[in-house]
Amino acid sequence: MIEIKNITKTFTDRQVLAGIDGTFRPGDTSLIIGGSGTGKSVLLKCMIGLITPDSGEVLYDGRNFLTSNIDEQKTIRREMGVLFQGSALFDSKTVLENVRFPLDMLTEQSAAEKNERALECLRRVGLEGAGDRMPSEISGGMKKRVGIARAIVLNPKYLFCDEPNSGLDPLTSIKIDQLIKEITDEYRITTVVITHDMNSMMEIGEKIMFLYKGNKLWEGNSDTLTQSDVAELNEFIYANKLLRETAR
Ligand SMILES: Nc1ncnc2c1ncn2[C@@H]1O[C@H](COP(=O)(O)OP(=O)(O)OP(=O)(O)O)[C@@H](O)[C@H]1O
Repeated sequence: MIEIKNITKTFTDRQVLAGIDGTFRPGDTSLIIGGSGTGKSVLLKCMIGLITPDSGEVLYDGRNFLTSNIDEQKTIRREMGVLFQGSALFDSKTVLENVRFPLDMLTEQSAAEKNERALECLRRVGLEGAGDRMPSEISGGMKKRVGIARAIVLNPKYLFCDEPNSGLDPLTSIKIDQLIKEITDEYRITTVVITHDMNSMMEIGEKIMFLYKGNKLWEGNSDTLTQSDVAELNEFIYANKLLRETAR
């Protein structure tokens, strides 16, 4: 379980996060939604240690990440998998080498063990047989799958995905969402996904947090999403629906 408590962040004179609380549970795919510039990515970066918040706590199964010593932080970091926006694959490495990379960096396993584990993860995301290909030779959806395989290669307890649907067509988006949800269920991972995607909200929104100008204005799930009386949330959903309908 991940708990965040009163996370605040200001850049120069602009407050980007104004005291965010939340709980993310194992086996849940929790979504953070909201318009552009509302602080979603900054919040995610505060959670994974890429940005230090001005105040607040981030607890990983009770362990205070921000006040932990370096060794404890390393342990917690090793338990995280991250799927970055745009997949962030190394262009000069093959698909298999990309997936194996965290094992190369962080484990003492033999080459055979690392290859076997990387292949197992590639199989899990439906990419058996693609290990020798280069990132430039595969589609956007396949790149996301490689990114997911790499994110789970160290058996993470916590999985963070920043806009996993960006740049994908609707059908591929749904498949990627389903894969993230299945993996989360299967391995009981605590998964946090940033998304703008209305389909994702309806399909995998077991728990949804809505951010608006650095504040958490609403929390719920896909069943209650369209029934709130929070005007900013309704505007956001309406704009999303309109976009979807216009795109059809
Ligand atoms: N390192 C930084 N220095 C200064 N300002 C920053 C920094 N990182 C983010 N910001 C600002 O913080 C605000 C929130 O940014 P953030 O990336 O969290 O938005 P977001 O909700 O993820 O938006 P989007 O959906 O467009 O990615 C923005 O105004 C952004 O310009």
